Amino acid sequence: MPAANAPRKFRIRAPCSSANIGPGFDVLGMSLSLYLTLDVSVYQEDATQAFEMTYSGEGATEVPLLPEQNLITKIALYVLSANGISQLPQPLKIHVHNPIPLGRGLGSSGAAVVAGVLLGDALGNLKNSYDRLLDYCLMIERHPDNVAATLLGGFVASYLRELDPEATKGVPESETFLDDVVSKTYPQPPVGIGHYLRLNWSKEIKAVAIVPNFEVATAKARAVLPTTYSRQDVIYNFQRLAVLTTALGKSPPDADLIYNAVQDRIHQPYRKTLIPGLPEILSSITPAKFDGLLGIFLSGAGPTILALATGNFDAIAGAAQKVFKEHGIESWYKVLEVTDGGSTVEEL
Ligand SMILES: Nc1ncnc2c1ncn2[C@@H]1O[C@H](COP(=O)(O)OP(=O)(O)OP(=O)(O)O)[C@@H](O)[C@H]1O
Ligand SMILES: N[C@@H](CCO)C(=O)O
Repeated sequence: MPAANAPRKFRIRAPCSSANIGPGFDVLGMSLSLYLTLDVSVYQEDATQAFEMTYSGEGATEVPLLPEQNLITKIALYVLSANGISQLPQPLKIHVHNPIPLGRGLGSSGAAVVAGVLLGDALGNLKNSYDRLLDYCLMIERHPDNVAATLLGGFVASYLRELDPEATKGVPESETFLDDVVSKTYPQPPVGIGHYLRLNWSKEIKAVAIVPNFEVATAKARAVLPTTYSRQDVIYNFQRLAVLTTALGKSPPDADLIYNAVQDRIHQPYRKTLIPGLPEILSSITPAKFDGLLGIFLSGAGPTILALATGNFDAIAGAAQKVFKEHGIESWYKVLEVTDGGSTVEEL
């Protein structure tokens, strides 16, 4: 039995994610085995400081640690405010450990959003369902692919419900949503914004993430995309997307089917201007040259490259790293698993 004055301690874990998976722009996402972790202690009485946040890992030198500035605590404040609670409980200590590189296409912001929503829910003892938590996430990151995969886990297809203009009256755009969070009162998000389906994933398929050492902000990578597309290009992506959703759950995986199904004409061709070496990497690393390779594409908004493969991971990653190097870019890689589960809150 914990002592009467013992702090309440809990741990939040949120996996990183890769979105799009080739043709599924803003539709497909998968959670990967690299976890943002929050260790939270809520004290009953006296502590030296009312609020203390410490941080280790990726972003340690740049992420602000004040509650009204840090993305995770701002989101927790939003969730609490929407439920009639105006501040974080105090004294409160949070240690963040983040192995997810920022701005690289591995859903660092999606993991921070989900962790923040779970933090607000846990601190307010709100006990929202995961479906309802997704509504909160989608008020902040308004494309569902990363947050749905991170929250729910696995290989996930999702779409957003068209929002009733009445229900969103006075709700700011996502960029300004969290501005001045401490002094605002937020409405509850509309119910059932996000719809999703967890798709089968064949366990023998691993994800090799090749991460170059420069950032591409998602907002910038979205700004280079056209506002309209030709019928030909839309059909090209629809055809591949429909096949891909099932092909990645089949065992043994069919390399020829998957490699062709991850081709895309909606986002990658436009993002090559932001990612030196992208066209060479995508065209030169093929199943014909690398046994075990199933498909290769930009992870989320980039610049990380994701290769799906059943083996030969070092050779595949090495080939992509070589192209980056020819463009003067250093990189690292990691072989990741698609996780079964999503984000969790564990009372300690
Ligand atoms: N752990 C974190 N704590 C606080 N802020 C974070 C954290 N992780 C990400 N962020 C914020 O999110 C920004 C990165 O988000 P962005 O959407 O540009 O890239 P990404 O999520 O890593 O990539 P993608 O959306 O393509 O998968 C960071 O610059 C930072 O402002
Ligand atoms: N679908 C999003 C994922 C990145 O957050 C994009 O490609 O812009």
